[in-house]
Amino acid sequence: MSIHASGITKTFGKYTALANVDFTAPSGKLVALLGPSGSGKTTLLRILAGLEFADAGSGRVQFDNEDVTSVPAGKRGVGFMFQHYALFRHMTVFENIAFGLRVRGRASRPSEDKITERVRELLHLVQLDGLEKRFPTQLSGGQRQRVALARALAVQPKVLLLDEPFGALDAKVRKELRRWLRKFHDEIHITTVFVTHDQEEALEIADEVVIMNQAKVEQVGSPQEVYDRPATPFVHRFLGNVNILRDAAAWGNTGPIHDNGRLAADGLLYVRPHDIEVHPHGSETSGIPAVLRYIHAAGPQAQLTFEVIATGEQVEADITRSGLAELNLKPNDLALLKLRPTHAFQDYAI
Ligand SMILES: Nc1ncnc2c1ncn2[C@@H]1O[C@H](COP(=O)(O)OP(=O)(O)OP(=O)(O)O)[C@@H](O)[C@H]1O
Repeated sequence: MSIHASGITKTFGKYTALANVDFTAPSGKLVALLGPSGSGKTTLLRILAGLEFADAGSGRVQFDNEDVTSVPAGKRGVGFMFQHYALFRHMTVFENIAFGLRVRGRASRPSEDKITERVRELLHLVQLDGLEKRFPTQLSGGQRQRVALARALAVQPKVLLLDEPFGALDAKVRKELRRWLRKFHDEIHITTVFVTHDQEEALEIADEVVIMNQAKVEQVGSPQEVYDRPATPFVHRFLGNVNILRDAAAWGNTGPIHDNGRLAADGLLYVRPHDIEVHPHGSETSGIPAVLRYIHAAGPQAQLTFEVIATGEQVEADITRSGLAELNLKPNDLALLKLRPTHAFQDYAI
C-alpha cells in the first residue's frame, strides 16, 4: 500500500511545524524521514498515522487511492512504534503482543487459539522464540524494541510507522537492530516510514530518504542520490562532511567543479573531503598551496586538515592511508590541493 500526502500545513499557535509539505512512500518500500530536531518529522508521521490532523482546509492524505484525510488513527490500519512507547510492564511478552488483538470488538476478535498462533508466528518473525513468558524488565533494550515491533504488527497493519525506533539504545545495539530491520523489511515488504535524525541510519537502510528542514521537504531520493547529488546547501552540509570554500574561482582553476563540488547562490563552493586531491608541493604547476595542520588516521581513511596559505581557511581532505604513506606528509609540510577531476559543472537545483 502506498502513502501519499500533499499540501500538508500544520501550525501550533503561531508556530508553523509543516509548511505545504508533500510526501510519498511507494508501496512496499522502507522510507526514512530524516532531519534535524524540530524540522517537523514527528508531526508529519503523526499526521500520516491519523494521530494529528493538518490545519483545516490544508492537504490530503491517501493510502493507495483511498482518501483517509479525516479518518482517525484507529480506522487507518496502521501499526505504530514510538521511541518512548514503553511495553506494558505488568504483562508478559506474550500478553504485550496479543494486546491489540484482545482489545478488538467481539465481532473481529480472534479465538484464543488463533491469538496464540499469531503471537507465536510474530515471536518467530522478530527472532524471540521462547521468550513469551518473560516480562519487559527481563529483556535487553533491543529485545524490547523487537517486542514493540511485534506488537505493532499483531493487528496486521497495512503500513508501519516508526518514530525513532532505535533512539533510546546504545550505539552498538542500534546498529545491530537497524540491520535487522532492513532484513526484516526485505522479508515482509510492508510499506514502512521511520523517523530518524541519524544520517548514517537513514542512508544505510532506507530505500528512499525524505530530508526535512524547517517545516519543509528539502530533497527526496535514494541514499546514493541525496548523498552524491545534494539539491541544496543544507542537504550537502547535513549529509556528511563538507568544505565550504570562499575562493571558488581559484579552486575552479585547479579542476572543473564536479557533481560533488557545487556553487551556492552566494558564491561559496561546497566540496566533500574525498573530492579534494592532495599533491606534493612542487610536483604540479597548478593547485592551492596549503600547510598540513593535523592528521587523523584512526580509521581506514586518513583525514587531513590543511590551512590554505592565501586565505587562512581550513580545508579537510580524506585520502587512503596508503595514499598518505606515498605522499609522506607530516604536519607543517606544504602541499598542493586540487579539486578531483570531473565531468560536469552543476549549480544547486534551488
Ligand atoms: N503539540 C504541539 N504544540 C506546540 N508545538 C509543537 C507541538 N508538537 C510539535 N510542536 C513543535 O513543532 C516543531 C516540529 O516538531 P516535531 O516533533 O515534528 O519535530 P521533529 O523533527 O520530529 O523533531 P525531533 O527530532 O526533535 O523529534 C517543533 O518546534 C515542536 O516544538
